[in-house]
Amino acid sequence: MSLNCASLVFRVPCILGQPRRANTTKLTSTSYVGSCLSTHRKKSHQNNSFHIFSQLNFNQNNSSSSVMEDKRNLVLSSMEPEKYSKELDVAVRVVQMACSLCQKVQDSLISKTNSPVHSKDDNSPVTVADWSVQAMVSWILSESFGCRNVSILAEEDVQSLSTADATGPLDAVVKTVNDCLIEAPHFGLKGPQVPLGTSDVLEAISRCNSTGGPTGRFWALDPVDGTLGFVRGDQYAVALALIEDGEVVLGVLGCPNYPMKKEWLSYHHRYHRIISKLTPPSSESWDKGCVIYARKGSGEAWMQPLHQKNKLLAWPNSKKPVRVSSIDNPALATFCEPFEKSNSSHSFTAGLAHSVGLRKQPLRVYSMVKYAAIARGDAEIFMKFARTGYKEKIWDHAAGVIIIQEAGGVVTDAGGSPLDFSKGIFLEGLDRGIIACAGAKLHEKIIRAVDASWNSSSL
Ligand SMILES: Nc1ncnc2c1ncn2[C@@H]1O[C@H](COP(=O)(O)O)[C@@H](OP(=O)(O)O)[C@H]1O
Repeated sequence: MSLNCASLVFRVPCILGQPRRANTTKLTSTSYVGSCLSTHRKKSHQNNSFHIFSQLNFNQNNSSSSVMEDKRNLVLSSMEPEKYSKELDVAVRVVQMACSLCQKVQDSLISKTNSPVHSKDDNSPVTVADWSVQAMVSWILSESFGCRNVSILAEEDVQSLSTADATGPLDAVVKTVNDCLIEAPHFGLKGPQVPLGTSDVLEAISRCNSTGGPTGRFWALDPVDGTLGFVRGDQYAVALALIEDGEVVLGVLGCPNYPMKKEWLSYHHRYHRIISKLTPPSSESWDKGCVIYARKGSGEAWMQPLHQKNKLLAWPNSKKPVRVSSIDNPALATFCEPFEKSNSSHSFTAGLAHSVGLRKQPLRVYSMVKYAAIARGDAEIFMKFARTGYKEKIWDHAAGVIIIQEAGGVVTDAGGSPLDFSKGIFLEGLDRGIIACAGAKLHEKIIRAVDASWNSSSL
């Protein structure tokens, strides 16, 4: 997996407070979102301005009931201004947009109409969706908060885009980004007045060149986590987290293929597609996909269904609370782990499962959907033991960790220490592996089992 800082051609400074562009003129046609926001701020409380903004800008073709619903949200949400509320609002909306973008690209991948899969320098797959989500999220965050205030650390770089082997990925990315941004008003966000050009898109991607660290504020983005699952038509996630002074303060996870019936999690998503075509639709069997989010210290995590086409995103009142499972008996617990054994040792976790008394078959799922499964109470344990030498990236964990913690669960490394998001791109100092559990009792058992088995097992 290549890092995001490789590109020099389009790289611009991205540290908070520093000028981010040598030439800002390109943005003038699209940068009115920030000025719109500040106009509203003058008239109203800062934390309310975004809701008002999104209401005013929504496409008038939508049903009046949706509009009423959003007005109600506006009143409700305006009563309780909370820290990071605007950041959370934008983050949830933009992850919803990203999910919609990914669904379209995944559909075209599966039907093989478009969107070939490319390889990065490390041979890991990358698609139009990875670059497009990164460009789109970068553009929306920059427009919503002001370019100078936004620092993003994300997985993709423009170098891999410009050197991708197949012809035309850049054109496809520009088109995909613009097709998505046109829909922004449906999500309560403002899109550009004129379509983004190639250089705007490349700049949006390359702007995500933060290197993180212990001070200041930055967003960590994995545009498509579990790209292998994505290209195989299976589970994947869009993960966005806000990190401040080394602590994750917000996490948003979009899981477009998350089945509403948890039993479906153990099937390849392809089966779900086939069955969905064969059986008559019912809200129970057909609904899938969700966005889960949490704010640090709230003691709550929330889930909302995926945004439906041509409706105004009703947020936050379409949300439901999620909570970890109360199961603490290992015999009844479900543990999940990466699908690919090259990403985590299945034999080591099988030994641990046996010694702890886990009886169920492991749930092998791609991506941070595993974190979502714990937060939703659909599984109790997540274990990942990567091969020695592999360095975990913070964008692969930040959003999931805070969501599980706020939903009542525990996440540490395999030595029982908290994950450290303050050391840059990597989870430095990670002790052996990652353990997430619904409760402290299960967590303690696993940590003890890791300790006991470590010397006698070889990964
Ligand atoms: N050899 C390796 N060991 C552990 N994790 C790896 C890995 N190679 C890639 N990964 C990470 O594992 C993620 C997929 O998670 P999972 O294995 O749980 O599905 C990948 O995310 P991307 O697909 O975003 O690159 C990547 O970050």
